[in-house]
Amino acid sequence: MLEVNAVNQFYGESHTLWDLSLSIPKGGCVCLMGRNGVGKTTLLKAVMGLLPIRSGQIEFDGQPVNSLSTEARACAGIGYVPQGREIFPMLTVEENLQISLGARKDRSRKIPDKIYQLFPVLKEMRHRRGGDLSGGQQQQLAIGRALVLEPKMLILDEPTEGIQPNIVREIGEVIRTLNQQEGLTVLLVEQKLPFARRVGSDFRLLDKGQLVAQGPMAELTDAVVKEYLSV
Ligand SMILES: Nc1ncnc2c1ncn2[C@@H]1O[C@H](COP(=O)(O)OP(=O)(O)OP(=O)(O)O)[C@@H](O)[C@H]1O
Repeated sequence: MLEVNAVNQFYGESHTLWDLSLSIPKGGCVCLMGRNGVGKTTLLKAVMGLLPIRSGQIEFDGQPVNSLSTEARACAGIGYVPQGREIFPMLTVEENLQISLGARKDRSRKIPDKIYQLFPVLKEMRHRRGGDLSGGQQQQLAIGRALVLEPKMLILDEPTEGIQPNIVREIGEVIRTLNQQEGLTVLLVEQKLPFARRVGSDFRLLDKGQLVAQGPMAELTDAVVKEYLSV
């Protein structure tokens, strides 16, 4: 569903992604892993068109997306939940969700019921300002916002960072439900190993901007963890 082919990315002179190729299959729930600073967020931003790449191709659902804007990539079916959530703190929960609806071509559409079914707390708090929500609730709102456009693939950058354990579990359940029951393809940057093992079907492991290991989650052995993930 997502094909990244020989991508090179630079911040100024600093070469960050090195001939990086990887593939995310339709229906997969893939965890992108690696130590801090190996290029995980950079890759996600490149896929979303938030950062330019110097060379290589990115294809989504059989179509090249290199020349598409970020909004066009979202409309093509890539939902993105950035690191740090980036909700609008002064707008209500409902307004935060409605803003994403603006990118839909059929503008009459309402917020899909599914969002409030997945996250009942968002329904309860729909008239509260985003900034008044807890960190975990804001993360749920950020995921809800990405789902408003009914994407084919959901990309999440460290959705459990700084969130209390009971909400981490809820977010894990929602990701599994979306993937297993609704067939949504998921690409997830995740540092917490138990969460990645519980939620992910497969892993892709980066080191210094290159893919160094990949496979089904069961093959993420202790030896691989020690070599590429332990600090
Ligand atoms: N805007 C930027 N300008 C220059 N260098 C950057 C910029 N953003 C990231 N980098 C550098 O690029 C490299 C990859 O960063 P990136 O954020 O993609 O890593 P990451 O694997 O997502 O790490 P983390 O787990 O800490 O978020 C790092 O060395 C980082 O310092």
